[in-house]
Formats: sequence, C-alpha cells, structure tokens
Amino acid sequence: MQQREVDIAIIGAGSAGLSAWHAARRHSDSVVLIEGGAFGTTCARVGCMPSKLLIAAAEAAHRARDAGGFGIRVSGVEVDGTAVMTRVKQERDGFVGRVFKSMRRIPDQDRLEGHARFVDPHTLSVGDHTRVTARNIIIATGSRPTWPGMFDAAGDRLIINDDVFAWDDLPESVAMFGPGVIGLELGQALHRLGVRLRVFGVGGALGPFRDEKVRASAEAAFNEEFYVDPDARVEKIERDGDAVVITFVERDSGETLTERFDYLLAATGRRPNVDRLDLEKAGLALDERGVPRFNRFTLQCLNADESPSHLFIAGDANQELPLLHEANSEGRIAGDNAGRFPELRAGRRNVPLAIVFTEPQMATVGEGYATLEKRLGGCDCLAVGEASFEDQGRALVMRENRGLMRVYAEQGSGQFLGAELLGPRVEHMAHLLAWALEQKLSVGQMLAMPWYHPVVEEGLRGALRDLNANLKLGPAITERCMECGPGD
Ligand SMILES: Cc1cc2nc3c(=O)[nH]c(=O)nc-3n(C[C@H](O)[C@H](O)[C@H](O)COP(=O)(O)OP(=O)(O)OC[C@H]3O[C@@H](n4cnc5c(N)ncnc54)[C@H](O)[C@@H]3O)c2cc1C
Ligand SMILES: NC(=O)c1ccc[n+]([C@@H]2O[C@H](COP(=O)([O-])OP(=O)(O)OC[C@H]3O[C@@H](n4cnc5c(N)ncnc54)[C@H](O)[C@@H]3O)[C@@H](O)[C@H]2O)c1
Repeated sequence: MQQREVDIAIIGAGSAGLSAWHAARRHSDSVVLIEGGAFGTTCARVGCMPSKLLIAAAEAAHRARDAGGFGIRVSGVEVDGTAVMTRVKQERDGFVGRVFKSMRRIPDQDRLEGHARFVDPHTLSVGDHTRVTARNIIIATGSRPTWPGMFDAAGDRLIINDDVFAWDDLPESVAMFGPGVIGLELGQALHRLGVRLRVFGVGGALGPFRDEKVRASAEAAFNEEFYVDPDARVEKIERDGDAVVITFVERDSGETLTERFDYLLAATGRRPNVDRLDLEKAGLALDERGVPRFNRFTLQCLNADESPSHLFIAGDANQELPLLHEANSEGRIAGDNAGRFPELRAGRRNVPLAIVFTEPQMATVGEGYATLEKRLGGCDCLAVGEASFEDQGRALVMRENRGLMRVYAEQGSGQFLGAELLGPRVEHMAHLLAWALEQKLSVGQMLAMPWYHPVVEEGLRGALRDLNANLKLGPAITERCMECGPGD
C-alpha cells in the first residue's frame, strides 16, 4: 500500500471535481484528484451532451415529417438508426476528447485511479493500492440512476440512460419508466426516431413542474405526440425470451393491455454516490438520505457534533441542484475554500435555472411555484400571471403553438420571483427571466424593456402584463395592439 500526504484530496473527476481541482491549485501544488470510474465526466459521456445529440437527430426527423404542414412535401422520411447512433457517438467522443485535452493540464502524479473510501476523517483508501492523508477533502462523487426492485424482472433488458448511448442501432420499442427530465427528453427523442414508446410514471409527476396548471398543460401537449401516463397502473413486468412484457391499464381506455418491448428504460431518478464512501468514518452529520449536511454558500460539511468540518461536498453528490452549471460553480467554491481553509469565503450562487430540451421545451426559474406558494401563498403575498402559446403569433407561424407560461411576483413590492415555462424555445426566455431575477427587477421594470416583434418573447410579455395587472400596481395594461398583429 502506497502512502500519499497532500493538502487537498478531491474524490471524483467529474465536472465538479475538475472545477474544484483548478480552484484548489490556485492555493496549493499539493492537490490530488481521485477517479474510481471512467474519466470524461457524466455530462460529456452519458449526460447532457449525448442526450442533446440524440434530440438533435430526432428534431431533424420531426421537421422533415412536419414539413407537410407548411405545404412542403417531403416523401419517404427514413431514420437510419445505425447512422444516427454513429453520429451521436462520434460527436460525443469529440466532447469527451475535449475533457481529456483539458485534463492534460493535470500532472500525472496529481491523478489517482481507484475507488476512494474514508478510513478516518483525514484518510482515504484508494482501490487497494494507495492510502491518502489530506488536510481537506472534497466529495465530488456525482450521482447514479436508481429504480424500484420490481424492474429487475426485466433482467438484462433493464437499461439506464448510459446504455442508450452505447447502442449501435435503435431498437424497435422501449417502455420508459419515469416521465421526469431524462424520461421526457430521451422518450420524445426515441419516439421521433421511430421507436415504439410508452412512458409510465407514478403519482402524476411530470417533468420539472410544480405548478399544476403548467404540469397539466405539459401532460396534454406530450400526449398529443406519444403515450405518457404520469399516474400509471402497471400490473406486471416479466421477461419472455428477449422481450420485456408489461401488463398495464391504458390511461384513456381503462383496458388492461399486455405489450412486449425490447427494453425497459429506468429514468426514475438518481441517487447521490455517497453510500459507498464509508461516510460513517468521516465524522459527518448526515441528513435523512445519508447525504452530508453542508452550507450551500461555502460547500463546507458539518461534523456530527455540528462543528464545521474540513470536508466539502460539491455537484450531484449533494443533490441540491443536480445540474451541470451548478456542479461547476459548486466545485469552484469548494476548491477555493478547501484551499483557503480554515478562512472560508461565501461563494456567489446564481438563482435556480433549469431547462429541459423537449418540444415544447420546459423550464423553471427561481425557487419554483410549490416553494413560493408555501412561503408567500398563505398571506396572499404571491401574484401569478399567465399566457398560453396557443394563439401566440410567432409560435403559430412556426407551428409550435403549444404550451403555457406562469410567472410569479411578490405582492406589494412587485418584485419578480420566478416562472414555470412550457413552450417553443423557452430556453432563451428562461435565461432572460433568470437574468431579471438576478437583477431583482420588478415586473414593471421588466415590461419597460425592449420587446421585438414578431418573437415568441411577446408571449412572455403577455404573461408579465397579466402578472402586472394582478399586482394592481399599474401602469394600466395595454390592450392588444391590433396593428402589431397577433402576438402583441
Ligand atoms: C441523461 C442526462 C442528461 C443530462 N442533461 C443535462 C443538461 O442538459 N443540462 C444540465 O445542466 N445537466 C444535465 N444533466 C446533469 C449533469 O450531467 C450533472 O449534474 C453533472 O454531470 C454532475 O457533475 P458531477 O461532477 O457532480 O458528477 P460526475 O460528472 O458524475 O462526476 C462524479 C465522478 O465521481 C466518480 N466517483 C464516484 N464515487 C467515487 C469514489 N468513491 N471514488 C472515486 N471516484 C468516484 C464517478 O466515477 C464520476 O466520474 C444530465 C444528466 C443526465 C444523466
Ligand atoms: N436538461 C437538463 O438539464 C437535464 C436533463 C436530464 C437530467 N438532468 C438532471 O438529472 C436529474 C435526474 O433526472 P431524472 O429524470 O432521473 O429524475 P426526475 O426526478 O426528473 O424524474 C424521475 C421521474 O420518475 C418518476 N418515478 C419515480 N419512481 C417511479 C416508478 N416506480 N415508476 C415510474 N416512474 C417513477 C418520478 O415521479 C419522476 O417523474 C434531474 O433532476 C436533472 O437535475 C437535467
């Protein structure tokens, strides 16, 4: 067993771990980065990037098929599954290659391969070859998919998102469990690429939405295109030969159906990789999920006796906001603070922003409706405005007129608080709204900004006007401007 003594050890060379390494190195040359799985990051290998590549191929197929709606005849649209997967994997390898290239800046002696576990609060055993003692340790171990035991009946036909990006060809059929973020992104893409699909959920949850009206609008919009039952009654999952056989009650007919699928894809959520670290030896206070308790501005963990720890936790491992930009900024803050320990700095945290790349797209900005309702609803302090995309000018032009936006503000101050968005290209509107929230703008100030015509953002202006009217702060709401055409 080799012995290493370092200032800072980082467990996990994903997005959070890499950001932490760069930040920590500004303070010390004695930083080691430990990786127990594949290098290249979840985002580039099996997450953000390959999923967006699959979605891009699906969009191309969809546009070709939808061209008839514009009077353009495109005959014989064919999806070549092998070519689709070849491009997805080639481009994905390019993204992973870029991560490797940036990792070349990390000297070989600063990288260790092997699974890390705590031996005591300052010591890690890595694989069965090295023992690392560190002044500070950053846990940046990411997350992994989780699923209920009943799916195991599907045997090796039970797959997760990682497996999709290893396919050489597209399958004939997939039963997707979990209409969350991953389930809807991948599900819609597979459907548009010609894969027979059913999506099953539990308890009615759909996508990232907590606002019931937006959730219901999403349920209706996706069901126009493919089968999604967010509150499914699945009676049996069996394996028969190469197929997964699923018996379920169909959502609209109420009939009990038995169908065969090539795969059962589990997209039923992710759990933090903190359960295989022997955390009990690290002396930390854990929450009910076994995740270390931590300060979101310093990323510093708390000891079991409530004193501040020398350990930090960043990225999906802490489960606060399991998104790429959050992993990057948390890694940076944790690395910086591990470097300057025990003198810590509060890191700057941005307002919450999440975007889902379905069509219509889904996005949430700010604390989210459920939290706002709880915090402000009881005293009538929460004002809500909304606008539908169904008759929005530019959305109609593009044949993308589906979706609903709900925007929230504080009564009295008129300060904008957040939004839940379903609609065309809302990725851009979500950014505008996040920037407005960062600037603490009031709804009146947002409405005073320039709005072009004809753009989908005019739909957002409609929602903000509705919100402004409900705030009862004035100025008077502009009636629809007829000479501006639909959308104003
Ligand atoms: C299909 C999919 C699509 C996504 N799309 C988006 C998107 O569009 N936009 C977005 O913002 N986010 C997206 N995400 C989320 C995003 O990928 C994650 O939030 C981000 O990658 C988390 O980074 P991380 O550094 O915390 O974890 P990771 O990149 O997973 O890094 C953790 C590393 O720790 C290693 N490790 C774990 N335990 C140990 C141990 N004990 N010892 C040593 N090493 C260990 C792991 O092997 C891993 O390499 C997506 C995720 C998925 C799955
Ligand atoms: N575009 C993006 O930013 C993006 C894309 C993909 C993933 N991500 C990140 O990854 C995280 C994890 O995504 P996810 O989709 O795995 O989680 P999720 O929490 O978004 O969705 C899980 C879904 O599975 C459902 N579910 C749970 N148990 C079930 C069961 N037994 N049967 C059927 N359905 C069941 C839940 O009700 C929920 O709808 C996201 O929260 C997000 O942070 C982000």
